[in-house]
Amino acid sequence: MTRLSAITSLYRVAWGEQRRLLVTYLALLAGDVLTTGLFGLALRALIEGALHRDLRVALGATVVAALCWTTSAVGSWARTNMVYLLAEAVSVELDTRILGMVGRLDTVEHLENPEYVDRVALLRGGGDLLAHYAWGLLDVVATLLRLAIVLTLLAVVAPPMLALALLLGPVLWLQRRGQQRISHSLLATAEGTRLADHLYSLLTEPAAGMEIRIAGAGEALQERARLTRTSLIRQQEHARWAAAGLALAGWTLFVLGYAVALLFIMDSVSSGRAEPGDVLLVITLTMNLRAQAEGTIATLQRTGEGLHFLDAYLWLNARAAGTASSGRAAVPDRLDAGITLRGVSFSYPGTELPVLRDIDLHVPAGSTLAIVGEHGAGKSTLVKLLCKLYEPTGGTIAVDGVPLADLPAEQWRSRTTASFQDYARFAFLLRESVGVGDLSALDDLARIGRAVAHGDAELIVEQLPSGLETQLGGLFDGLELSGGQWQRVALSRAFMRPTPLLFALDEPTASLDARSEYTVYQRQLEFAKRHARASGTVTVMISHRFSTVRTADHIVVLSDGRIVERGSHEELMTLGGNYAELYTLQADGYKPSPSQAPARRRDAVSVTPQAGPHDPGHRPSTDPS
Ligand SMILES: Nc1ncnc2c1ncn2[C@@H]1O[C@H](COP(=O)(O)OP(=O)(O)OP(=O)(O)O)[C@@H](O)[C@H]1O
Repeated sequence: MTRLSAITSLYRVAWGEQRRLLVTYLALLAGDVLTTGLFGLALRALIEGALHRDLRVALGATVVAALCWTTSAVGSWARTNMVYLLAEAVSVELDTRILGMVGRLDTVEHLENPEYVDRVALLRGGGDLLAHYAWGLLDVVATLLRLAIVLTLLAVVAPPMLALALLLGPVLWLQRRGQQRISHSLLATAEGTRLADHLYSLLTEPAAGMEIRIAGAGEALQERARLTRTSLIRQQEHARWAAAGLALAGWTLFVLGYAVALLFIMDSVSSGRAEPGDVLLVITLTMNLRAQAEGTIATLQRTGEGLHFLDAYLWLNARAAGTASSGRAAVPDRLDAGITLRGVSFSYPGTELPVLRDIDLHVPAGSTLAIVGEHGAGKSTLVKLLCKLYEPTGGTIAVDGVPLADLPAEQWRSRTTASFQDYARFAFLLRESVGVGDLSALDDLARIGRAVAHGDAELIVEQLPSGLETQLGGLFDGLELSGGQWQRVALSRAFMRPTPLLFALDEPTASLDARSEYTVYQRQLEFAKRHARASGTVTVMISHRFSTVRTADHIVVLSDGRIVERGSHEELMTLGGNYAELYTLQADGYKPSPSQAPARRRDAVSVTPQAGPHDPGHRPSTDPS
């Protein structure tokens, strides 16, 4: 897509949505262009009519001048309002396109790419700005036409005055340079602007409000926000001052030229080479010339800023188009062999540090894999690669022998279901918040009901005033849920897909108590078994609770991005390595030491009854310790 095709597509949208308004706007604009020269000519006729006592000419000229004035003044007011209506018609379509482009990007790598983040931040609400830019371009055409009319009349009435027009060249050039400096400073400070926005959100939105107050960090953050804003303003101020200096230099040049031109006209009148009416016409035209020049500059300024948005829009469009067609192989109906990783390594975009190294792993169809390891070992990253949210930087992942890279992301995801530790809180109706797990079933109450049951969220539905139809989210006059309740809703969402091939659970129960986690995993295992039989579904889970981990068919232990141990629970316990040590530590954590027995027993009231039958602390008979 080129700039021209992007702009013409905007006009087409306006033509489709607001045809009558568009025609009226263009008619008023054309009328305004015509009045440019007509007004000066009418004034000249008025003076000539008055001097020669020709009342008819004087009256006619007065009527034409009044009409010109009205057309220009009323037309300008009407056009300003029409632009808003026209921009609105286009901006909805544009915002939809921008969101569509973001959605078409296959992986989430771009979310960490500062270039992308800056451009998308620029385009937030950019539909409106782009739409104004498109109408601004029509103004540019109109201004150029007005300029042409003024110059033609000057050439006829007072050719030497054309020299004045030459001075407009440097004025426009200097003004443009100034505008470019402002645009560059806006892009250069985009990261700082994001930081300032982030600090503002932290200080004003509820999510961080509690922690900030308890930590007493409010004032420090306010100060940081103030310093960030001040530094941004300074950097932008510098560019704006420079632009103002350039503009001043240009206009000083023009004013000097104008003064010389006026002296020249006065000389012509006093020597009888020009009529008084000509003088008025020339003065009107030169004033008009200045007005047109200012208009051109203002329009160029606006369009210069708009160009910035247009380029960001085109950049995003090119990225979306470039990534839209990843892979052409067909996703299998069911898994027969399973998922195989060979020499997989990965570094996050923009970093050199490998987060995963040389991962060789086969997860047979229908089996459950648990990944354990210390914080930062790379567990979530591995799950994200399986979900095709990132592409490995080395090695291959194969699904029944077909490289995952060859499968269209959209199709693979339609057979993937996942719940992440940093789950989303969709402030919709509860039914929708669960239903978005499979959009095709947004109104399928039976399927949503089953998903809610699997996600252990039935009690939430029962307790909410309008059940599944309850609006969630305090910001929208809905009900605010607790962390554990939100997590159950997120988890329920993961049970929406009817025939997943990959079921990924990344700490999906971190906000739940041990008993709820146990219940959820029992239901999940039941779900996984059913799907394993029907579709060969592979379940991959990450949990720090070993009572859950031990139920998996295979367990891998990750350390610093490498697999350091693998096997079943029993095999790993026999091995006596990292896994056995961590398992034993957790099991011991649940046991009271003899000296603390009475106090611990009181604590245990809150822990032990919640623990499931497979909890390390709940089944001493199986404890290795
Ligand atoms: N988006 C990112 N960009 C750059 N580095 C990242 C990103 N996400 C994670 N990392 C880094 O990758 C490493 C592995 O992170 P990952 O989230 O996979 O660990 P984890 O084993 O799941 O940890 P946890 O148990 O704390 O969830 C960490 O060192 C982390 O700093």
